[in-house]
Amino acid sequence: MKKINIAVDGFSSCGKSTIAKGLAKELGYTYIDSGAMYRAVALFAYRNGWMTDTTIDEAALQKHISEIVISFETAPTGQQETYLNGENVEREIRSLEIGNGASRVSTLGFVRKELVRQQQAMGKKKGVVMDGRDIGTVVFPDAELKIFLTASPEVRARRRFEELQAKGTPVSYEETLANVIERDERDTTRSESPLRKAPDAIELDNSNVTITEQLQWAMDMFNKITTQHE
Ligand SMILES: Nc1ncnc2c1ncn2[C@@H]1O[C@H](COP(=O)(O)OP(=O)(O)O)[C@@H](O)[C@H]1O
Ligand SMILES: Nc1ccn([C@@H]2O[C@H](COP(=O)(O)OP(=O)(O)O)[C@@H](O)[C@H]2O)c(=O)n1
Repeated sequence: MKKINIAVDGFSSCGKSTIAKGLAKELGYTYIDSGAMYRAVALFAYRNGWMTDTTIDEAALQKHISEIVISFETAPTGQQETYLNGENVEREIRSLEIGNGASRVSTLGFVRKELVRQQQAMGKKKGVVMDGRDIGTVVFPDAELKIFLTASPEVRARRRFEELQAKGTPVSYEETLANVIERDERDTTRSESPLRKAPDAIELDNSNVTITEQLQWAMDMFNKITTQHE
């Protein structure tokens, strides 16, 4: 069957990567975590001293943006891991600090331009499931299937908090909720590619939907769309 591209967008911590990875596994497609790419840029900027919790040296980051090479590799556990210039940074990029840094660097036009260029190249041959904020609107506006996920901020913060706790990261639920709310606000109000539901995206509020049910729902949507395209 002819492969398609699938865009999964939505708010922070609502299950985008869970549904995207599930679809990729079922379909034999490639999963790409575009958020990990923004997180890697933030880590790069922090490490080089071009970013603090309150400032960004935009000129320095812009000058060095082409030195950032981001790739993904599958670990023996089957987990996909993010590499920054050849170094496995998967664990480091998942902190709340780097999540917030990602949301801050993602407001910069030159950062988005470079990452969107790389993401579009990854989707050229189709067969890609990519999750993020602007996949259905900017990266793959022609994606045959677009999913937009939502859930209440409290539900999302609880999920992320439990995930970080399981990894042994010392955070509180309140900090996690504040991080989710701050990023939602910045991601939806920035001038460069703000988080929006594409007009042709199918929305799912998964506040009361299990992981198994949401994957089944997504597979049903995939089957419906691909039958229409045949
Ligand atoms: N429908 C769901 N119900 C409960 N927990 C979920 C659901 N979908 C995802 N999760 C969990 O929520 C957390 C965040 O999911 P993730 O896919 O990483 O979100 P995102 O990619 O949107 O940030 C993970 O721990 C994941 O297992
Ligand atoms: N396509 C994308 C993906 C992420 N991002 C930014 O990167 C940040 C981190 O994205 P993420 O997908 O890893 O975040 P979570 O939803 O996993 O918490 C977001 O808060 C966005 O600001 C973006 O602007 N565009």
